[in-house]
Amino acid sequence: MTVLASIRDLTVTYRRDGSEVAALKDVSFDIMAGERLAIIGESGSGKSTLALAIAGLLPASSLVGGRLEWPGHGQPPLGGRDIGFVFQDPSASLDPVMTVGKQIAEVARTHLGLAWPQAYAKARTLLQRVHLPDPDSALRAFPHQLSGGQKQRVAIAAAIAAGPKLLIADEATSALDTIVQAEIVALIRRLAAEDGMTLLFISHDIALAAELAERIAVFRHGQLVELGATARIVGAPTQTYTRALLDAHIGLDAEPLLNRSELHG
Ligand SMILES: Nc1ncnc2c1ncn2[C@@H]1O[C@H](COP(=O)(O)OP(=O)(O)OP(=O)(O)O)[C@@H](O)[C@H]1O
Repeated sequence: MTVLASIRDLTVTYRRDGSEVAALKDVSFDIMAGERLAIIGESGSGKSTLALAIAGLLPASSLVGGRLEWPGHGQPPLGGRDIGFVFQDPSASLDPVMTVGKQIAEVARTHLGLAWPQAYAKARTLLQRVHLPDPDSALRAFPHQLSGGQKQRVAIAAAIAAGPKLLIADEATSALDTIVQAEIVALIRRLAAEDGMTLLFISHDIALAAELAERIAVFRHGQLVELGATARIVGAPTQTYTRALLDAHIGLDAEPLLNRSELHG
């Protein structure tokens, strides 16, 4: 496997109201080309900051130390073209007054240089690929006419429209109910495999991350706590913090099982 991105001693500090908040501290690891890597950790652990740093989208006021290298690239990749983003809330990334078709077509026009008819044809194909029912009417729909899960499918179609090498899904399923969440995870997995994309799946949910990722990186307070193959992280974590995250899940899962056996016993 080749290295897609090499992150070394990455440190990010935000300035807020005259004080400084350290969001990432001396983070070093490699993202391998074509892998599915999950970034997990509690709220505030620095996951989104890491995603923004990788995409070159950190606010100008942040202080950045360390290095981020892309060995296979002459120039750093461009967010939106070489790196696709899917966020938690599709309503925030979709324009409420523009049709779904135009939003996806616009990405293809901007980054692939397609004329409108070709860009719309591409948008239609993408809507089929993300399994929106009736792609022709979906092209003409406005975001508010779609369900939360459908909007997230549209956001995914727009994120992959320019054929990115890296897809970053930042809590992309957190606002959805469990069944839709599983469908969206399956969709992301399929699209990444079909297009040979590297996937960075950011989540606070270690169980969900384990379903999808080949490797898991655990973050806490802006630091990389441990990184390894999913089976190793889940089966034999070396860090107490990772064990605590796993135990929290087992605890949640175990309770209904216990109640059921009490009822039937
Ligand atoms: N633009 C900003 N200005 C100042 N501080 C920020 C900014 N963005 C994030 N932070 C702070 O940096 C730290 C890391 O935040 P970050 O959003 O990266 O974590 P996270 O793990 O993605 O959390 P969440 O899951 O809640 O989004 C937090 O303490 C947060 O309050």
